[in-house]
Amino acid sequence: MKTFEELFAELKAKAEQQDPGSSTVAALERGVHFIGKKVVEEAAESWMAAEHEGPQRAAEEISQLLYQAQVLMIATGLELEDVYRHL
Ligand SMILES: N=c1c2ncn([C@@H]3O[C@H](COP(=O)(O)OP(=O)(O)OP(=O)(O)O)[C@@H](O)[C@H]3O)c2ncn1[C@@H]1O[C@H](COP(=O)(O)O)[C@@H](O)[C@H]1O
Repeated sequence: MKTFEELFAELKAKAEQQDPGSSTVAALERGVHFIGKKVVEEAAESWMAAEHEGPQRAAEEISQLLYQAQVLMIATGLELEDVYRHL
């Protein structure tokens, strides 16, 4: 199990090191348009799971949504603080 902050630090490190086996690095290479579509896809899947598939499936889809949101943040050059200050 990892926290939101731990995942962000892990993804940033993989991006900085250009980890060749990382799906995050591959997504970053494809760019903001590709990642943005993933955010929308996972948001829709989270909604559908919450409405029709139950809490456990919703938790799985929401974890993917949080992951894709973090990849979009890294692609945009944002830090956690840049987002947190709007919460
Ligand atoms: N949490 C995630 C995570 N969630 C989703 N994904 C990626 O996003 C893809 C999901 O895209 P798809 O829409 O194709 O998903 P799907 O297979 O259709 O699944 P569903 O959405 O239908 O359930 C997966 O294939 C993964 O590549 C993730 N990739 C990585 N992580 C975390 O990020 C860390 C670093 O990963 P790497 O960069 O791959 O080393 C990992 O240790 C994980 O903790």
